[in-house]
Order: sequence, then C-alpha cells, then structure tokens
Amino acid sequence: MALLEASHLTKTYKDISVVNDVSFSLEHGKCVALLGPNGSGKTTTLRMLAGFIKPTDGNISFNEDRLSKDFRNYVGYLPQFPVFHNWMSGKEFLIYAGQLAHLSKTEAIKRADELLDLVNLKEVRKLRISKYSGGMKQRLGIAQALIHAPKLIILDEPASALDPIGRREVLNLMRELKKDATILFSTHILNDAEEVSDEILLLNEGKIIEQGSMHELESVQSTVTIKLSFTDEPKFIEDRLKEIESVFKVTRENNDYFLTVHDLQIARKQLLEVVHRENWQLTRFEVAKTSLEDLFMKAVKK
Ligand SMILES: Nc1ncnc2c1ncn2[C@@H]1O[C@H](COP(=O)(O)OP(=O)(O)OP(=O)(O)O)[C@@H](O)[C@H]1O
Repeated sequence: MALLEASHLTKTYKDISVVNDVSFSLEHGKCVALLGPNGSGKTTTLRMLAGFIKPTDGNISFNEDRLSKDFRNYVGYLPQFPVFHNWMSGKEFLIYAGQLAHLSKTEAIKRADELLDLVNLKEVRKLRISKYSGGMKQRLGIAQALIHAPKLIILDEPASALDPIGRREVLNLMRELKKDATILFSTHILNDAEEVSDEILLLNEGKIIEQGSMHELESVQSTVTIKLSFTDEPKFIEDRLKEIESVFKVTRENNDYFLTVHDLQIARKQLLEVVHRENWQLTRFEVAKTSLEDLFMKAVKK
C-alpha cells in the first residue's frame, strides 16, 4: 500500500496554474526524484505535500491517516534555501528544532545526538553553524528535517547548489537514508536523480509528463552511451567490443571508445565479463549519455 497519494493536485496563482492536475503515489521505502527544469513547479508541489501551502484543487492523503487534514507530523521538509541560526552550534540548532517539534528537552538532546551521528557531524557538533561548509549545512538541514522521525522526507534541491564535495556528501547521506526511509526530493540535475532515486516523476510546466522506475524509463528510451578508456590499447579492441551481444555501435574519439547499447544493466555485465576475461586495463567506465537525458530533453522540448 502506498504511503502517500496525491490526486489531481493543482495550484493556481492569479488564474495561472503553476501545478496542473498532478497525480502520483509514493510507495513505502522508495526514493523518488521530482525532476524538472527551473520553474516547472517542483517547489510548489513539495510545499503542498509538506502542508505549507494549500492546493487550489486536488487531494493529498497519507494512508496511515486518511481522515487527517493536517499531515505535517508525517513529513520532514528541507527547503531549497534553508535558514539557520548561524550563531548556534549544530547541536544547539537541532535541540532547538526538536523543541519546536514538541519534543521534551531530554528527548531533543537524545535525538540531536543520534542525528548528528547519522549525518556525520558529530565531530563538529559544537562548532558554530557559520563555520560549516555548504555540504555540512545541508546535512544539518537534513538532520533537522528528520528530528521528529517523519514517515516521509521531502528535500527541495538538496544538492543542486553545492560544490562537488558538498554534493557528494549529501548524495552519500541520501543513499544511507533511503535504506529505511521514504524520500521525495526535487532536482534539475539528471545525474543526481539517476544516482540515488528508484523512481522519477518528470515535471514540466506544472504537469507530470513521465513517471516510473529508472529501469522502466530507460527501457522506454532506446539507447545509452558508455565511454571507455584503457591504459594500453588491447589488440583489435574495436572489433572485440562490437562482438559483445548488447553493444550495437562502437565509435572512437582520440583514445576513448563510445559504445551505444540498449540496456545498460546487461551491457555493463557483459562488458565487464569480457574486460575481466581478457585482462584489459580499463581505466574509465562512464555512462556518457543516459536515456534519462534523452527523455528529459525530448519531454522539455515538446
Ligand atoms: N507565490 C507565488 N505567486 C505567483 N507565482 C508563483 C508563486 N510561487 C511560485 N510561482 C511561480 O510558479 C512557477 C513554478 O515555481 P516553482 O518554484 O514551483 O518551480 P521550481 O520547479 O521549483 O523551479 P526552480 O527549479 O527554479 O526552483 C514559477 O513560474 C514561479 O514563478
């Protein structure tokens, strides 16, 4: 049974529908990416789900509690631009957030310690937030969203504004969290969606234009391109690569090879088997262009 169902959600500002008849469900334990270009309605959708703004039309229900109109207790929310009290330490901030969420002081301290551990900020718990890096602040923001042990974690662009180190820290944390939480996060970065999500909701101009698991969406699209590099170029490499069943095109650019394949999972397996068997010195295996990118571009251009 789904954790949450959103049906026919619509938000209109002055007769303009910025979210228009959006329906989807979120299954327990899944990590879902709400993907879309700037202005497509991601933040508006998330804010409706988190209970900060009311839909103009449509309905949101948590299956745990179909009758309640106020489901804010079920949701932990990290806004796109979180605001911190920079003079506080990370731990003080979490205790403060815990008390705002109606935990007793003792419970808030206990929860703050657990979460600092979880988001890997234990060492810097006494440091002022003003001294934190962007990635550390986002991890603290995620900890704050988790303070009341919500059923659903909603993260608005959690990694988009970070440098590569901060982004990596946040994506690693999300990968940890998704082991036992349900996460809905927005992003306009395709790699982030591909890296951590199980499912995608693709939003454009306020409407969902595609939805499904990564695998389903990839199989709708026909191709993926893989980039390979080797230290020593094996003999007849191009011909050997073409022999791999799932590879239907091989091109070369300088010292890199580009393989066009239908199914990334199968191709990866077959290719790595050959690499291992032949003892090729593979130095790079990169998904150079994904079907999600194709899908995104086609959908958005439409
Ligand atoms: N309070 C508001 N009043 C009027 N228009 C609004 C309001 N909030 C959002 N909008 C408009 O709704 C559209 C969708 O905005 P939203 O912030 O949901 O998009 P987004 O996909 O999150 O974009 P981004 O990736 O840039 O954050 C935008 O055109 C925005 O200007």
